[in-house]
Amino acid sequence: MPQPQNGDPSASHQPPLSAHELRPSFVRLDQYIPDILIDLKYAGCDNFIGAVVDGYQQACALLSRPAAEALANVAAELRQQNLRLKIFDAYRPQRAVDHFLRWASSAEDLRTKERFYPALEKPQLFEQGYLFSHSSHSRGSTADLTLTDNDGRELDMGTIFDFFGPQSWPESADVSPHQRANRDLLQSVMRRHGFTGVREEWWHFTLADEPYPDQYFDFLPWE
Ligand SMILES: C[C@@H](N)C(=O)N[C@H](C)C(=O)O
Ligand SMILES: [Zn+2]
Repeated sequence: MPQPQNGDPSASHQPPLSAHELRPSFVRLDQYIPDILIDLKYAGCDNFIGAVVDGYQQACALLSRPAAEALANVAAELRQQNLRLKIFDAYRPQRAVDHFLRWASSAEDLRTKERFYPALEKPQLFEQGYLFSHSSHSRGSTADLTLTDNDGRELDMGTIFDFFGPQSWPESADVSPHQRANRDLLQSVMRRHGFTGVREEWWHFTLADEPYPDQYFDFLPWE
């Protein structure tokens, strides 16, 4: 079973906040950033699970207000270059992560292997840092995203979103100069506005000064 964790929820001594209490602290990205593009992959079937993920029955991209503010600054800088942000995932309820865990424990279901993790076995997705049993997304200040041109065409980053393998590492040498330039542009603009990336995924960013560093939420965005 998956071992590594992206944080230790048991370390939190604060009582969990209810969805009602959290509501003013979270904002919908489509209402906050006018030209942002939203394509929540886990609300459809074109994802590594191959099905709508628990907690994504409605496609609602939510982030903590500080993370959304920082992302708005990213979008404003990109606008000057005729570029836009496209969101693949944002706040992720813990029940979605639990769905990933159930999927990972089923050795028979290999429908998406060729497209998303051709060189890995399911347990290795956790061992190698592509999935966690507690994800920073559930803390509400992490987003998976890419860049597009003004017409919404994605810039070529060298792999599809959620391709689990070394080619997706931001620093991978296995990309063309054009793809490298696109990755560097994404990394630099996100870092300039307070986000940190991870070694394994070019699309994954967390607000460094996140407001809920120890809490893993499970409320539904539309409730
Ligand atoms: C599943 C992928 N999109 C992702 O977000 N991975 C990180 C490591 C996570 O689950 O926290
Ligand atoms: Zn992510």
